Order: sequence, then structure tokens, then C-alpha cells
Amino acid sequence: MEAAVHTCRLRRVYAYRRRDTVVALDDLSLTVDRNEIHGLLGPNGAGKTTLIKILSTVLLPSGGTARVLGHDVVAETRDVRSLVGLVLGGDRGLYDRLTARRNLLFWGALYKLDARTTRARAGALLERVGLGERADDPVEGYSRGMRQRLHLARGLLHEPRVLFLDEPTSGLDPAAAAAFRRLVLDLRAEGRTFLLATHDMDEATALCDRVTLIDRGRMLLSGEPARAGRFLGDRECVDYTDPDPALADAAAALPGVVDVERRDGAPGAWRVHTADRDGTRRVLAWLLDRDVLTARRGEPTLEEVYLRAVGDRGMTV
Ligand SMILES: Nc1ncnc2c1ncn2[C@@H]1O[C@H](COP(=O)(O)OP(=O)(O)OP(=O)(O)O)[C@@H](O)[C@H]1O
Repeated sequence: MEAAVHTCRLRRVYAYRRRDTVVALDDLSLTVDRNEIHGLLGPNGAGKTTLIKILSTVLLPSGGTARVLGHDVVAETRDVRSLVGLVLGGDRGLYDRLTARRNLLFWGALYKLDARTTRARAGALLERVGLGERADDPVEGYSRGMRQRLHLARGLLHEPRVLFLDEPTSGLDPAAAAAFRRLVLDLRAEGRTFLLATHDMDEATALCDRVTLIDRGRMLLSGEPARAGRFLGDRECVDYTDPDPALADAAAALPGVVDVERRDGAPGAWRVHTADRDGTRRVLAWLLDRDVLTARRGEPTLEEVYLRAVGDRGMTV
């Protein structure tokens, strides 16, 4: 069976300022399985939006191939368009002076749906994304969260099987973001596939079956978020909580220990990086001997793996 998305050595080069070029996608090969929620991670300028635009047939690749449910995005544009929904964030693609319902009717006409089908789907979708009561208000009075939900309704109007979401929860309050994620899970349960570009590592961990991290248009790693540390052939580690920094210093001097760091978030939380499984056993036994009962083998979070893979570039792109 064809994958939901398959790219092979996909390339996109932009020309700007006449002579300069930027390689946004550099021979990127990626597979998203059917019915998967796949996270696309990467720093600003990594190429996430470029990939999503190519897969939605909005942008042409410069080289390589991309297929959606077996259809080539260049040679079979029409088929691909009927199969995919694109949900961009922000203000792109919404008409402020129109009501939410009229926005959807307009898009239904663009998708060449008949008026009755569009009307029925628009009503059902607006209810589903929680905009039923505000459906006949102009979009200019909508909050950011309401706009995001309308974007999703728009992306679902032609009942696509694969959805591309570009930072769908950025700027949403925690409750709205959680509601949005529940909706994504419900839609997946109906058999849809999602490729979701996000900068939110907690969101990727909670929502995605697999994630792919790209940087400068190349894939750095791809796999399950909970096993993120293993992507990089990662070091072992032990997490424990104890207020005494002297204990951490002593742990750092043990054989098989690479380094010890304070963990963000909880006071007195430490992570001991070990060279191998033996080092981990030794540290666990040593901590237990000292009555540190909170010690356990740790897994680096997706955010930690991300920062290690991409490096700390601060604000540079
Ligand atoms: N229309 C364009 N013309 C020239 N360069 C572009 C254009 N669109 C994107 N780029 C460049 O391509 C690269 C990838 O951009 P892209 O928007 O795909 O990144 P992104 O991963 O989505 O970033 P962000 O997380 O900031 O949204 C960047 O270097 C960007 O400057």
C-alpha cells in the first residue's frame, strides 16, 4: 500500500536578489505512513513550510519527487489537491469581512463542491470546531484561536484524507490548544493522516506517532518522540532529585559518568549522563546507597534531543 506521503531526494531552491540562491530542501527523503500523526520539527528557516507547500501543490519542487497516497504532486496535481487539506496559521486565506460560514461557502465553490453539500458540511464543521454560535459573525471580530479553528474547518471542507498543518496551535491559549489537539486525534481516529509542522516539543511528544527533525533542508533524524534520545545513538542517563549540590559533584567524579547537569523545571532535579549501561547501573546503585530513592533511568526529552541535534543557534537562522 502506498504511503500517505513519500518524498525522494526532494529539492527546492529559491532565487532571491537576482543572483543569490537558498537551498530550502536539500535532497529530503521522508515517508509518512497512512493514519499517522507525523511531526515536522526544525529551526526557523529549516524548510518545513516549503515542504508542506510542495506537498499541497502550492509550490513546485526544483528536483526529486513527492507523492501523496501514490500520486505525484507535479504530474497529478488535481488528484493530490482532492486528497490533501492545507491548514496554515495566521491570517492567510481568510476573508475578514465575510462571516465564517461565508468563508467556507466561498472555499466550497473553489473546491467545486455543490452548494447544498458545502452548506451542510460548513454547518457541521463549524459546530465541530466550536464556532457554531459565531458562524454568522464577520471573521474580523474573531480571536486568533477562533481563526485557527476556522482554518481547520476550511482545510476539512473537501474531506481530505491527508492534512498538512503549519504551526496550528501557535498563539493559542493552553485550553484552546488542547481542544485543537483533541480534534486532531478525533480526525485521525476517522482514518486521516497528519503532517504537522510545530515548534512546540510538548505538543509533538503528546500528539505525534513519529517526528522528523530537519535543518537546512536536510533530515537530521526521524522516529518516535518518546524514543527521541535513541535517534542519536544517545548516551544513557539517570535522573534524580536531591537538594544537595555536593552529591551531584560526587556523582560527577564516579567512573562511567560523563557529566551531571541541573534540570530545568523542578528544584533539586539532576541528570547524570553516563557512558554506557554499566555506568548507569553504578550510578543507580550509588544513589540508592545514599538513600536517594528518586533515582531512575532517564530518557532525554524531545526538546533536549532537538537542542543537541540543532545546536544552540539563538536567534540566528
Ligand atoms: N519565497 C521565498 N523566496 C526566497 N527564499 C525563501 C522563500 N520562502 C522561503 N525561503 C527560504 O527558504 C528557507 C526555508 O524556509 P521555510 O519557510 O520553508 O522554513 P520553515 O522551516 O517553515 O521556517 P519557520 O519555522 O520560520 O516557519 C529559508 O531560508 C527561507 O528564507
